[in-house]
Amino acid sequence: MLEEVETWLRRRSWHADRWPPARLLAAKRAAGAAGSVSVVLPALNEEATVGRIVEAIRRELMTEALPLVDELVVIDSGSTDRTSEVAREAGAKVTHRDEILPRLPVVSGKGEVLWRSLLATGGELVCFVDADLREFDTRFVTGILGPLLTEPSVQLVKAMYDRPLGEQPAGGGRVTELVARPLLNLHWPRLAGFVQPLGGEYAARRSLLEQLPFPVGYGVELGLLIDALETAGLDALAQVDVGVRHHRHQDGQALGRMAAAIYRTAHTRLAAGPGAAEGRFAAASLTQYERVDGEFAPRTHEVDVLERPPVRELPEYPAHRARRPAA
Ligand SMILES: O=c1ccn([C@@H]2O[C@H](COP(=O)(O)OP(=O)(O)O)[C@@H](O)[C@H]2O)c(=O)[nH]1
Ligand SMILES: O=C(O)[C@@H](COP(=O)(O)O)O[C@H]1O[C@H](CO)[C@@H](O)[C@H](O)[C@H]1O
Repeated sequence: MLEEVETWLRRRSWHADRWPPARLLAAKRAAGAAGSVSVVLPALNEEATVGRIVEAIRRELMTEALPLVDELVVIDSGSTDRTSEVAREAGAKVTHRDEILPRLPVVSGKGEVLWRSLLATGGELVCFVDADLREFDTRFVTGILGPLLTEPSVQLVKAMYDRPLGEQPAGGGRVTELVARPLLNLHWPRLAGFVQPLGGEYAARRSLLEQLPFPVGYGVELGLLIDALETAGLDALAQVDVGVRHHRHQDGQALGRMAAAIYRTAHTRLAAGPGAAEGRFAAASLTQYERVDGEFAPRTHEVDVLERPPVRELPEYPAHRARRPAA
């Protein structure tokens, strides 16, 4: 792991408990307009879960005692179920993707609706929260807002959490572990400190988000993270431990399509970004994370890079072939 990342983990990796409601409220008031908060839930057929998430945010973070969130918007991503009705009944403002920037025909994808959400919200701080979360805790929102309200130099904050898979206590984040983490460690080792680089709960300053391209599909999280690094620098990024994330899991075929979108997003940045000339193959180690005594502990493994040459290039090979004529 780069020394810069070790330093970053000490400086920019926190726990949500650092920001109790009273501290957040005081910071929001001191920030004035710069502390205005929009929470966005991208939702495609999430009628089963979107209502409880909306109710929890309204009940705990949009009250007279704690008016932390100024607007809560569900962006309907072309649902065919009752997502919009359920979200509206729970108290969210609901905007259909077709209503936003109608001159530009919509395409399907999560990134498409996150991008359009910037034209349907007004907060200077924008929080993205998936709408398929189960056992949602509003700490997911307070945790990612904390650094943005109290650390002026921070511009984007990712939630980090344990990721159970169904009844298993771990194993979730399959595309993270099999695709995104290796890609980032090998090509963008400065981002190796992120425990959940693909996590769907993150917040950022609008002033940063409005400068960044949004991959229209599932490449959006990887693209935004890489581009935020290039645009704002590592010290402007942070992560906050918010506990455990339970969500609906897609099947392997769906995750294969997700992985392809993520790889393609990385590839376009490999080809174009700084360091493209030397192929950006900058590192040969992989850092993974496990909970130890309640904290995420990094575990770095060397990635073998040695390749043996074609055997016909070996001086011993002709003699070998002479001894062993083809059968
Ligand atoms: O075309 C899409 C795909 C996904 N989503 C939403 O984006 C979030 C994350 O998507 P998903 O749960 O499919 O991803 P996973 O968590 O399984 O990786 C969820 O709220 C989805 O409803 C969306 O709005 N439009
Ligand atoms: O992290 C991952 O590997 C994937 C799949 O998670 P699971 O293996 O179903 O727990 O989930 C994330 O990836 C998507 C692409 O970035 C995000 O859009 C989702 O919000 C996030 O849940």
